[in-house]
Amino acid sequence: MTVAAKPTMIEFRDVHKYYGDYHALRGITATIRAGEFFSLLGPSGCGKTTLLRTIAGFEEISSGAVMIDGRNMEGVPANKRPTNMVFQSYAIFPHLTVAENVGFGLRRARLPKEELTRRVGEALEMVGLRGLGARAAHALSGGQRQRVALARALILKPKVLLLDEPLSALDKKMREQMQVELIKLQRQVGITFILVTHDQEEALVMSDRIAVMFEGEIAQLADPETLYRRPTSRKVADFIGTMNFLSARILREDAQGIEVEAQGLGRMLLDASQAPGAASGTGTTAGFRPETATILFEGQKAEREAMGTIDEVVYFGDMTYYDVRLDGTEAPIRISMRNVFGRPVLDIGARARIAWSPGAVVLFR
Ligand SMILES: Nc1ncnc2c1ncn2[C@@H]1O[C@H](COP(=O)(O)OP(=O)(O)OP(=O)(O)O)[C@@H](O)[C@H]1O
Repeated sequence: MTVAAKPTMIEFRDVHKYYGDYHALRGITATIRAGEFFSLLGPSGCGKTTLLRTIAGFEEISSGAVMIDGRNMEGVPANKRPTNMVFQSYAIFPHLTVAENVGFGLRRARLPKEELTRRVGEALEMVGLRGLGARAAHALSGGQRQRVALARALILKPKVLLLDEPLSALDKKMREQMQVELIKLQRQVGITFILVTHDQEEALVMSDRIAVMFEGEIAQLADPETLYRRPTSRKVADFIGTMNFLSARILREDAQGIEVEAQGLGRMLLDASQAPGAASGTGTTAGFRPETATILFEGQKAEREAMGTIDEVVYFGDMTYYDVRLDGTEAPIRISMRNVFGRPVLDIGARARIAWSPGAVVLFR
């Protein structure tokens, strides 16, 4: 079943949260589907952790409703909710063994010893820690500890697993490895995962859908590709990756599309899907991602070309970023190029011919 066809697991109905005078959640309305890997993404202080905690029952809301699996959670304490949380600082008990840590949440269930052993074994297997049950928890690496915390949450078979920046304490390599493992694990167990992160790359890699939050509101909720290709505002476009912005003017708008003139690029015809945001404020801006344009080398030709001067060159090994000041514009735009062996190197100050594509342009108005 595709995620779109799945039933609703979480529903926020106009959720507001005040801390004293501070309005931390400003009317959140959204649904999260069963079995979905969903991320709350946004800068520090935008309210993503607060929203996650309203699902867990650690935070009372000021107005609105949080529904889980069709039930209004008002007055339902955290320990009676079908959710479990994995924290940023993986709170495992260093003086217990791995198996004791994992079985900790089941201690109240008073299961027969064999069943407990079996369930702990299953949970350890799931997170790739088979055979490590007898190990002292303090003797584990950061990555292994995070797995213990996951196993401890999964053993309770929650309907929803809440993950608050679970990978932020790990180094880059380990984090990337755990990202892939978490995706696999989520597919395997089929539980709804809700991840809080401020790392846009992490959200793009892991999620079925992402809610981008700013200042207590959801700015856009969409799948990763839509967020990246069709951001509805400059703010979202800028938060998810890099986007070049050029001031633009709408010349004509009708059934054929939107005819736009952008500084440095010239005229183009866009279709309505390329202006996904609502009209707001004054002025219009055309945006495109650095990888959707290229620098043309001698002999190369393109349907759409623009001229500029190289302002800066930043070498990244597999890629080089060229900052190019297009003729007739003030601020440079960025173009990223894969470094293919044998390609000539362009220096600062050199004139450059740019190929760009109207299909990659997004309009913000
Ligand atoms: N208990 C509290 N009392 C008062 N203000 C709070 C409380 N908890 C959070 N806030 C404020 O509410 C806002 C949202 O906090 P929240 O922790 O949800 O942000 P966040 O997006 O998760 O940020 P971070 O990534 O830094 O954790 C912040 O401005 C924060 O200072």
